[in-house]
Amino acid sequence: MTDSALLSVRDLSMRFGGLLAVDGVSIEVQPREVVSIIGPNGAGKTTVFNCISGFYRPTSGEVMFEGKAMHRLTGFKIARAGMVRTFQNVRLFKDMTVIENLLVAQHMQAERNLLKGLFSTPGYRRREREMMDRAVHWLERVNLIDFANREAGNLAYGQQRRLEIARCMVTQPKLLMLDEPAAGLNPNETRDLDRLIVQLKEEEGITVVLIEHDMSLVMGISDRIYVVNQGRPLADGTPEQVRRNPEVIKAYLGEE
Ligand SMILES: Nc1ncnc2c1ncn2[C@@H]1O[C@H](COP(=O)(O)OP(=O)(O)OP(=O)(O)O)[C@@H](O)[C@H]1O
Repeated sequence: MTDSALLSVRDLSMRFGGLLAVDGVSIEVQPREVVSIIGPNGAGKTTVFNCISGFYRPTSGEVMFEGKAMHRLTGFKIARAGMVRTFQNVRLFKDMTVIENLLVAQHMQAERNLLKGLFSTPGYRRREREMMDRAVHWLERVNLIDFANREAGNLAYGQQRRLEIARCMVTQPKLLMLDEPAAGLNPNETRDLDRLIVQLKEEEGITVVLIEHDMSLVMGISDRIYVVNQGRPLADGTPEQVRRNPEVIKAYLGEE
């Protein structure tokens, strides 16, 4: 691991019974990079994400974030450390309003002192105001401010995906993990997503790791790409290097 890496995944493996779904994957992510993980269906990409974000405990290997071991921590603690994620299937509180989703996310993340909340101390009230300000800020950034009081479940699909990103961002992460963020989006929505990810990196200093099948999105926004095939690392490099790699073309891009 280089000293400067924000996330360093070393020799990660995950076994489900007789199936070695991930076999010796290593990934290194520098601050403010956009890094994509690609590979054919069933290659093990989501399993890698689940191991990094604490949803699975890897069979072997290490996940280091800011130099600290994450691979034995719960998902909650990993999120608190500053690594948050979205899911392939949107997971919002659909009966709550858009803004409530953003407030709940921050409450779940915050260090809570119940007594302070009960007596509504000035410090508690200030933090509540800050949470509301952050929620409004991110609703503006993802273009959902006009929908703040709408039930999240009533939003269009593309809007729900943007709300998911806002819900991650209000918790002020250092690293955002997006699992197939363009799935189900129309071309205009994909273009907005492309712009949003670039802005997150350039304006907010956020590091982004994503799994994605939309190759034009991946090639356009990634600083580096890791290719996984049948659970094993196949190649990594810049979009140009990966695009030209004969192994990758054979295993994956050739299918396009
Ligand atoms: N909880 C689980 N139990 C058993 N097998 C699993 C589990 N999760 C994933 N797998 C298997 O592990 C392999 C890798 O799956 P994974 O979902 O990580 O692939 P993927 O690259 O994300 O695929 P896709 O692009 O289709 O989302 C598959 O064979 C899958 O069936």
